[in-house]
Parts: sequence; structure tokens; C-alpha cells
Amino acid sequence: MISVEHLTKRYGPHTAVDDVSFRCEPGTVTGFLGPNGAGKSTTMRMICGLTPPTAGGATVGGVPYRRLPNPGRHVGVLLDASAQHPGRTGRETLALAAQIMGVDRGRVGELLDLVGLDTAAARKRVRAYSLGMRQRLGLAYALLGDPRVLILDEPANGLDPEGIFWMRSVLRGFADRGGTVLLSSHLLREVEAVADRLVVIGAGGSWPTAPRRSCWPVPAPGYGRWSRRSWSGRSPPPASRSPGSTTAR
Ligand SMILES: Nc1ncnc2c1ncn2[C@@H]1O[C@H](COP(=O)(O)OP(=O)(O)OP(=O)(O)O)[C@@H](O)[C@H]1O
Repeated sequence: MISVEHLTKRYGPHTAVDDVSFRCEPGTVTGFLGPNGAGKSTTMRMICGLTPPTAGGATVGGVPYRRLPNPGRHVGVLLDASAQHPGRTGRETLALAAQIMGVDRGRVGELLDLVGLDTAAARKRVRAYSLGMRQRLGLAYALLGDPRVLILDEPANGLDPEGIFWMRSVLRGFADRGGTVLLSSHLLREVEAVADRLVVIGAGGSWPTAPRRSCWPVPAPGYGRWSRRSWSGRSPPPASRSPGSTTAR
């Protein structure tokens, strides 16, 4: 379970995230949707303890991320596919992480297979990886500690259509086994195929009725009942109060 309560981040006079609250339940994929600059990455960074919030807080399994012992065993995080050391090979990257997390080294090979990085790719240095290969390595890294929760920022960027399809099936399987997935994207089509719920953040052309940088948890694709800030049930939201209704369809 991920719980986000009134998260707010200000940079000087600029409000990057304004009073965002939502929950991600075990057994579900939550799509975190919003236009460029809406505050998705900043919210995820705050959940993962990388950016201190101005107000509000977040917990994973009831505990703030920074207080988790050996967090990689609880939460798999992929915020920036280019964050890995460029001078290490894919296999070295995972082997080092396995050692730090106390994970059996045998899992490295299993995960390289799972994410489709073959022997030749695993021996290449990360600086020679395409963006899609980096995303695959990033997902392997996130899954290495066998976590119950995944937090992924635009993991489909750089993947080809087959890769996107593959990524969806991995995330769906993870959630179907009881895991919790929070998955950001600025493209509805990218997440609607896999998400059980959508959290829509931000304002802009697609959400003209939305106040700036608030969020609406909405189900996808079955719709639900709009009650101020959350949806439940299965009936369509009233059009006049459905900031996410065009995006949820
Ligand atoms: N360190 C920072 N200092 C100042 N402003 C920042 C900082 N980090 C983010 N911002 C601003 O906060 C806002 C939200 O940025 P964020 O990266 O969270 O959006 P996003 O929804 O993830 O966008 P994208 O889809 O383009 O990745 C933007 O206006 C951005 O310029």
C-alpha cells in the first residue's frame, strides 16, 4: 500500500505539487497521469524520500520510505532510467545491487532473462545502452529485491511497441500476485491498458475544469462515483464534475 497525504512541494514562489492525496492498494496498478510539468516526478521523488516535501507526507506499507530497512526489499523504484553508472555493464549493475541488498546472485541472471537483456547486452557497458535497454535494466533493478511495491516514472519511454506490451504484462502479473504498482505517464493510452485506477494530476488543455495541480483518483476503465476528490463504485461520473472524465474513457 502506498499512502500519499496532502503532499505539497514549493520551490520558492513556484508550487510544483499542491496538496496531493491518494492511495495505491495491493493487487492494483495505479496510473499516475498528467501533462509535462504537472508534478508527477516530484510527487514520486517525495514518496521515495529523495525530495523533502514542503507539507504533507507519504508512506509505503505504513512506513515513510526513508525509515524502511533495506528499502529495495520493500519498494522497487525506477525514477530515471539513465541513473545507472555508465561505466558498468548491465550484469555488474545488478550484481552490485544484489550484493548491497543481500539478494542471491542467481537472481541477477533470472532478471536479465525476464527483462530481455541477453548475454551480449548484459556484457555491454550501460553507456552503450539505448533508452529502451536502460528502462529494461531499470525494471530489473527495481524487481531485484523481490519487493511488494513498484514505483515507476514513465518506464515505457524509449520502449518499442512490443516492449511496451511486454512491460504491461510484467506489471499486470506483478499486481495480480498481490503487488502494488504506481506508474506515471503523460499519455493516457500508455497507462489505460494496464491501470486499475488513474490518479490525474495537474491542469492544462486536456483538463480545463481542473484546479491547478490537484488530483483525482479515478478508476479505469470502469468508471465510478465522483465524491469530491475520489471515485468509487462503477457508475459514470457526472459530466459537470468530472475533471478526469475525458481522460478516463
Ligand atoms: N529542483 C527543482 N527546482 C525548481 N523547480 C522544479 C524542480 N524540480 C521540479 N521543478 C518544477 O516542478 C514542476 C513539476 O515538475 P515535475 O518534473 O515533477 O513534473 P512531471 O509531471 O514529472 O513532468 P514530465 O512529465 O515532463 O516529467 C515543473 O514546473 C518543474 O519545473
